[in-house]
Amino acid sequence: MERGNGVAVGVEAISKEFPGHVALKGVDLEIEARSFTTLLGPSGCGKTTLLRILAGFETATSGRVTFDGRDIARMPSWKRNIGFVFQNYALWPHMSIRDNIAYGLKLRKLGKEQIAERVTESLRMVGLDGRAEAFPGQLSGGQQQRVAIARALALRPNVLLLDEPLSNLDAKMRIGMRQELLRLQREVGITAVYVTHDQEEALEMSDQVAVMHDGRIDQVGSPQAIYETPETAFVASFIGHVTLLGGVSDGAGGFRSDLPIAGALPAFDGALPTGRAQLVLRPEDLDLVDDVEHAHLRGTLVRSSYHGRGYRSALRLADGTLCEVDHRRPVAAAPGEEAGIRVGAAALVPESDDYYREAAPEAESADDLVAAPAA
Ligand SMILES: Nc1ncnc2c1ncn2[C@@H]1O[C@H](COP(=O)(O)OP(=O)(O)OP(=O)(O)O)[C@@H](O)[C@H]1O
Repeated sequence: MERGNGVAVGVEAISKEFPGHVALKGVDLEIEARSFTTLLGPSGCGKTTLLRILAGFETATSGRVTFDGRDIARMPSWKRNIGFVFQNYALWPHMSIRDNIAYGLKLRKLGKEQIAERVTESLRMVGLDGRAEAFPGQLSGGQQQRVAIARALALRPNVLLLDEPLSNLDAKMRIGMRQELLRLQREVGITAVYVTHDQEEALEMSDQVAVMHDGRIDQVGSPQAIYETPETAFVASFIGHVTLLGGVSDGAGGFRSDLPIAGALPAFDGALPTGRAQLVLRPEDLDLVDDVEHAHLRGTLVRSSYHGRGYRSALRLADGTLCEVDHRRPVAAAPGEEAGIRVGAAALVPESDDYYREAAPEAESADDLVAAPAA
């Protein structure tokens, strides 16, 4: 496989039907060589199925997978030159670490010396030099997962596929391993495809995140793009905490909220077609203001608590929506009293997945739209 820029793995219109269940519904994805791509989504959205199709453990019902532009549909798993790391490590308990790593190399008919070299090199890469004669049961979970990674890397695969590799580790170990895994991926310069349901993990580790939802990819982009400019309500609410406010998009970057909003909102990135839409508000993009009259939104304070670097307060808006706001100064209002919210940044998403298939409602006059189109 070519090392450098260019598409290493192509996924084109992949669908997968199991008896009684459609797990993938036409998925397209391009994975750059040497990049770290994450398939992120809730349980059951199809991410493992997609990874297993890339590995050749599962056959797609329709669509195409390419490695370096070559269709690999008929290529058996063992010929694809992939490394696979499973959630449960999948080490052989009765074999030493050395034998666990050497096993796949023997199958590939490498010579004794070469195998010994690869075992030493891969154990060194994961920081387990000197543990070759130990058995998996003598190692911690984190060390066992390092062995599993070393075993995959020893094969010098073109693509490394990882299925929730850190989710069996305790929280502290998991966080340390993220950076370690990333360092290894960069050092080896390998194309990595990583499955997780942990949004923090995805944002921290990835060059590219594909957010999956019900057998489809809702959005593909950099962690920043996924977080700051979500394209669907699902992506917005799956990544971080958000408040969604209903309204109408005018098709030119403007938005008329169902709830009264005073003054102009900051401009949104990108424009939606005319129709029902939702304003995405993240706590860190909002602020509490004392001057309720001139706030964008008003709400009744429900609670406020200190979090070290500031406060998080929850306000009940007029339509009953609970809106969370992060702020630096303590709130002046007492619970039950009115407080004002200033919107520093916001995104706009269609109201439903079927948005583009529905007849869009007519836009109101531009004067009714509170948000200024991007200059
Ligand atoms: N062999 C199978 N036979 C029938 N249904 C299956 C099979 N494998 C997966 N599914 C179903 O396909 C859907 C997607 O499964 P998949 O394992 O890809 O989800 P996932 O996003 O990886 O979830 P998780 O994080 O829980 O593993 C699920 O509803 C699952 O029950």
